Amino acid sequence: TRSTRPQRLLNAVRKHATRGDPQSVISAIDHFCRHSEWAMNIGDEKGSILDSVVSELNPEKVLELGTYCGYSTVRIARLLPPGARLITLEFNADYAAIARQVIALAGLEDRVQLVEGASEDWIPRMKEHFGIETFDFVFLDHWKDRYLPDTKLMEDCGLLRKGTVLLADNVICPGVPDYLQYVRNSLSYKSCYFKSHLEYTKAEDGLEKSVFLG
Ligand SMILES: O=c1[nH]cnc2c(O)cc(-c3ccc(F)cc3)cc12
Ligand SMILES: [Mg+2]
Repeated sequence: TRSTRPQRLLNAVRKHATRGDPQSVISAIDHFCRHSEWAMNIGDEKGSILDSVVSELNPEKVLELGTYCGYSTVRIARLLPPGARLITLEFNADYAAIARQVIALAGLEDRVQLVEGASEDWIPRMKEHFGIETFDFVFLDHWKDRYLPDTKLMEDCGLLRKGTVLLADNVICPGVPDYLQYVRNSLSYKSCYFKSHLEYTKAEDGLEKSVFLG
């Protein structure tokens, strides 16, 4: 049976990356996506913006919505101190299976917990199931129609605190107009836009950073 693109991406990581070296995993994926097959990882240009936001924040508790093949999971987790925790939610079981192996190849499984399932089912269970009080940093990169409802759900579940930073991918392409309107007009957020490009292309895209004010 034909392989899938995530499987071919994993094969490229196995072939070109060094086990336990997150940067080599990141570089292997970026090379594969630039020279072999485009895939919807945040990529190196927006990834550098993600890195700077995470490095400045030094979060202890991180939530990622949308794992895909684990590229941004590795980008974030490699910058966290060993005691910090990253919970990443992935709806698609095939993607999750690939991501687990990518995260393991990077040697970051000790600070990453990958959970398979729907974000709306797991967000209300963060406290009782994972012992999480609030998150310091949330990266939204799953499905454009879920950004706004999941953000409201995180508010309602008390998972955001004064200063929690939300960073959203793809706010231009594919675009999340309802989410942007909300975080840019709500008195509960201080929001700013980082202009960039759609991964591995010249098309415009960007990241929206929104600080929850409580
Ligand atoms: O669905 C997506 N989830 C998360 N990230 C994405 C991402 O970074 C890019 C795209 C995407 C963008 C343009 C296109 F022509 C086809 C797909 C989708 C997602
Ligand atoms: Mg994305």
